[in-house]
Amino acid sequence: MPATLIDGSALALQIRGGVAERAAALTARGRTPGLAVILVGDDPASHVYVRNKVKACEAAGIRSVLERYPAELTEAALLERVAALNADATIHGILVQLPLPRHIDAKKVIEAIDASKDVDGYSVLSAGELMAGLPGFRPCTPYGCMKLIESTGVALRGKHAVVIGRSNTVGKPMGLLLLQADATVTICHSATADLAVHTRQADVVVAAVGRRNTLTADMVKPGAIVIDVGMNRVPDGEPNAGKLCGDVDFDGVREVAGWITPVPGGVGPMTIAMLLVNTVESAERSA
Ligand SMILES: Nc1nc2c(c(=O)[nH]1)N[C@@H](CN(C=O)c1ccc(C(=O)N[C@@H](CCC(=O)O)C(=O)O)cc1)CN2
Ligand SMILES: [Mg+2]
Repeated sequence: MPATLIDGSALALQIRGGVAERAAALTARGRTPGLAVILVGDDPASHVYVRNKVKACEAAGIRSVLERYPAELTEAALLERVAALNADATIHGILVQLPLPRHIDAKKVIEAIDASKDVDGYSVLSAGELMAGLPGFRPCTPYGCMKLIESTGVALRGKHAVVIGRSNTVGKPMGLLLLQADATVTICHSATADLAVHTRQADVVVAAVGRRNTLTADMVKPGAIVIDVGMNRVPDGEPNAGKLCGDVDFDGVREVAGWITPVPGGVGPMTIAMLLVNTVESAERSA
């Protein structure tokens, strides 16, 4: 029997509905949640993501303030804007869309965001809070992956989870969130000697490497939960050239796995939903 599809678009809508209720309650008390979105440069994909974030805020009753700057914006000017937004009591979340132009030190900018407004969960302090199991903002993509796994109804306690990829924004926080849920966690990466040895033992696989067909059917334990974080394009000269695809060979793996997320319509929409969750949470904390 092919795997059950985990519908990230549907789950994201449901979560956004919950956010709308919480935002309405705050608005009724004169505390409308506010999110500042900073976009520097003209990366076309970033423009799409930012537009989708702004639209999602509107639909949930979160006030969004979009600040768009040319690619030539200086690092000093951007840091000044962040400082101003830190001081603005009507703003509960500050998001700087990544990637930033190369002349700007993204780490410096992220660290300049007040920790109480770091709704992307990218700062060193947020990472430390996650590691220590303290309340704080969880990075939106791994947080969304946890919700997708939870939606299967499978309890993570005692399960073996394999994360492929060790980025600071997805792989590492994903490992920590799975650990917090009492899974036994293996993090694999580009220097892992034999990836399949690990993934074949996994009850849960989260693929976050940015390379298509990283996980194929022969690498998956029957019945496993497979979460695909990848966003790649099928190269020219192949069937479906230009089409968006993940890190998982979807057609093959779906014949073996128990549950699987599609690309698009899996993790992506959840990233935006969890950003709204973090923003409303931030507004509730400050109320
Ligand atoms: N400051 C941030 N920058 C970036 C983040 C982030 O969380 N914070 N993540 C990514 C981009 N991203 C959100 O910003 C994002 C990427 C993709 C999607 C999404 O919904 N994808 C769709 C497919 C879209 C398509 O067709 O191209 C899907 O998977 O269904 C949402 C958010 C990097 N930068
Ligand atoms: Mg993300």
